[in-house]
Amino acid sequence: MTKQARIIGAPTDYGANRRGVDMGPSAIRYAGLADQLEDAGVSCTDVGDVTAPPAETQDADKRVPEEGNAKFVEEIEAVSHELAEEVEATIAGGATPLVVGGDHSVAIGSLRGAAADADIGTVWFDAHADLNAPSTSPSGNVHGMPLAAALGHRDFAGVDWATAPRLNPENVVWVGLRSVDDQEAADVRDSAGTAFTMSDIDEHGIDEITERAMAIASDGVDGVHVSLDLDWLDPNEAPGVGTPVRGGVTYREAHRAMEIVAEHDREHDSLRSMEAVEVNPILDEHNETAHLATELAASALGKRILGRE
Ligand SMILES: NC(=[NH2+])NCCC[C@H](N)C(=O)O
Ligand SMILES: [Mn+2]
Ligand SMILES: [Mn+2]
Repeated sequence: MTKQARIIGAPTDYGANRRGVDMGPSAIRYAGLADQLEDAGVSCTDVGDVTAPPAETQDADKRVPEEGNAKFVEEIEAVSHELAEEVEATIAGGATPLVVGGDHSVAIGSLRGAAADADIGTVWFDAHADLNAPSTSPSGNVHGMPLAAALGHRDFAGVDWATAPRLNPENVVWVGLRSVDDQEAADVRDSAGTAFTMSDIDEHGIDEITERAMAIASDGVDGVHVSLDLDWLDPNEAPGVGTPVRGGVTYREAHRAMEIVAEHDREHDSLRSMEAVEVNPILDEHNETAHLATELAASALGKRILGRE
């Protein structure tokens, strides 16, 4: 059966400290996302963007953390609500949501939508663990917190929009970590999830690590949300991101990992939803990071060098 994808834009930069990532969805569309997906044999529709007024038009005070050390919480709440509904409706209609960000706080909405009607796991392809909470975050930027929110960290207690109750902590897998804050590292170690760092990729290779990640994330649940933060790649390949960290995966490793996601999905019907986030066109060079995001999404959804098998 032909895979159906629905592109959902989430043009926010509320979760990041560098403005401009809200233009990510435009840049990714301009880079030819829909065409890439059609090439992958995926039939795709673009539903446009969720509502997200630019941060510049918001009260400047909100850029400074008030209580709880998390910036723009109300704005992120509104985006998360709307996005969760889009993602949920997309899955209910039999298609695969492809959320394009936007900073990584959009994952709060994606995860909640993907977990609305099912038990899920997630594979988090990222330099960062994004497991900070308001009380532990060194920055107050919510793009460093989506996993803590989705897993129901006590700092988010009572914040109805944040938690994805059916995201199973044992099915959370990080791939490619190389920049983790001190308290966050302790929280990753104490979590029920599995963390594969860049060192693990060096030691075992991207194939083995991605295969293990998909196996763990999908074990005993209904599907996997694949979260691709473009800063997972080395900044030489993906310069257009707000929090670049040296020593990331190469272009080929990234494609290989996404191909393994697609292979796993073909065999196990495991890919429930996906997002590509943190593309910041202001920091990019000739839109190459946006273009990379389109290529990697296409690989994850089944594109092969010599066409479909
Ligand atoms: N999705 C991202 N790019 N996250 C970066 C987070 C950086 C840092 N750990 C923080 O919490 O502020
Ligand atoms: Mn990151
Ligand atoms: Mn991230």
